[in-house]
Amino acid sequence: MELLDFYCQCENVLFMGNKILIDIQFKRNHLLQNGFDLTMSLYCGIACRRKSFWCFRLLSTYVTKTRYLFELKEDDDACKKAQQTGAFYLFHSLAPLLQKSGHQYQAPRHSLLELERLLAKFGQDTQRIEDSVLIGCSEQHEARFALDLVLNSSSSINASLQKSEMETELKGSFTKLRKALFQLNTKDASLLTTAQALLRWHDAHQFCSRSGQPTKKNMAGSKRVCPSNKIIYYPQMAPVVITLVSDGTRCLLARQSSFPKGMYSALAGFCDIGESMEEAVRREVAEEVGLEVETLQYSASQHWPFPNSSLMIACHATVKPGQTEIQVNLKELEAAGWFSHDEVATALRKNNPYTQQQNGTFWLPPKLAIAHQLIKEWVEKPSCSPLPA
Ligand SMILES: NC(=O)c1ccc[n+]([C@@H]2O[C@H](COP(=O)([O-])OP(=O)(O)OC[C@H]3O[C@@H](n4cnc5c(N)ncnc54)[C@H](O)[C@@H]3O)[C@@H](O)[C@H]2O)c1
Ligand SMILES: [Mg+2]
Repeated sequence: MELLDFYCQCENVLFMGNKILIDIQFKRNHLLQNGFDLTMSLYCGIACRRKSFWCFRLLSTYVTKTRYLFELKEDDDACKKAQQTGAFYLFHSLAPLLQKSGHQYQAPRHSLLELERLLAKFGQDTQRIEDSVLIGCSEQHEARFALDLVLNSSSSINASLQKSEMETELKGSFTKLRKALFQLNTKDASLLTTAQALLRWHDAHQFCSRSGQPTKKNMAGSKRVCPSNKIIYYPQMAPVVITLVSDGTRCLLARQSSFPKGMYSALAGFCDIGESMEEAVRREVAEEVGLEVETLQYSASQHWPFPNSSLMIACHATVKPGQTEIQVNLKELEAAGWFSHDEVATALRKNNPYTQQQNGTFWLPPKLAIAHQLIKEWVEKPSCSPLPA
């Protein structure tokens, strides 16, 4: 980073462990002479004044990146400035622009200059760039944004007519995220699911639910404010528990009629208001398959964009070996059953939904879904000892 170079060149700096002491007068002069941007330097370290010294603590790349993103969310001017060096992912009615290469999809990024040129070509005002949302940044602090070319656009009817022309110009196609998600690399998949969730939230929260007035998005898109009563709206996710139930030797998998043919997954359900994660797991398992959870253990969590933003909280649970008779709630599930370790391990090994959907055999959710991780964990360590529920 620039700041580290600056320290290395600077004779008046004392290194003390991971702290750097620098004379305040020298710093001010040096900054002026070299046209250094003080706010920029703060991304790399924390500064605090100690008597006649400034004390800098260097921060890790992850921390500086996090602090930078926080600043962009809080400060509209900083965010607008970040757009100049940032990169934009494009969407059309929540479908991301993708380019196909072989079996994989790639998500192209556009600079601000390219975006301005494209908007002019599509007959849209460059003011539309203010509808974009911040979705992350690179290690080099290059901010990433997403913009939907149709949503929130006053010229939406024209824009929707031009979709195919836009695709030709952009050398890609606007592809349903559900279709493309499992053929994207993990980084793109994560950015695009965040982007889609945030763009959808803004589209659905244009008005204040108290005053009925239009709400205004901040530059980063991390909130919306009602100008008349100052109520602030933040993007929300619904907590969902997803549980892999085991009886010690087998695990319980289920399918809904809406799942692709042959796919079985762990039990999932939205948390009710006022419930803890543990209560939601016990209730969902009882509701969906009529079993009582004896022990449970948290595994991991995942943001899931479909159909709206959810925070998937994944757990392993056990039921008593003598109490394993399933009563499927047919209002919620099409089928559920116990599967042996061998059956699940075999399905996991040859897990390729694209071929299995065709031959109709039992198959499991793809790698990117947390259900897959949960099932894989159980296959690798079926006898993990969870806590009492
Ligand atoms: N990422 C994964 O691996 C994975 C795996 C399985 C399910 N999921 C997701 O988990 C979610 C929940 O699973 P489910 O469908 O079995 O839930 P569920 O068992 O709670 O049943 C869905 C029903 O719950 C009600 N409901 C209560 N609160 C709701 C809310 N906030 N939003 C929508 N409906 C609500 C509705 O009546 C809805 O029909 C689904 O959206 C699914 O996409 C993700
Ligand atoms: Mg369910």
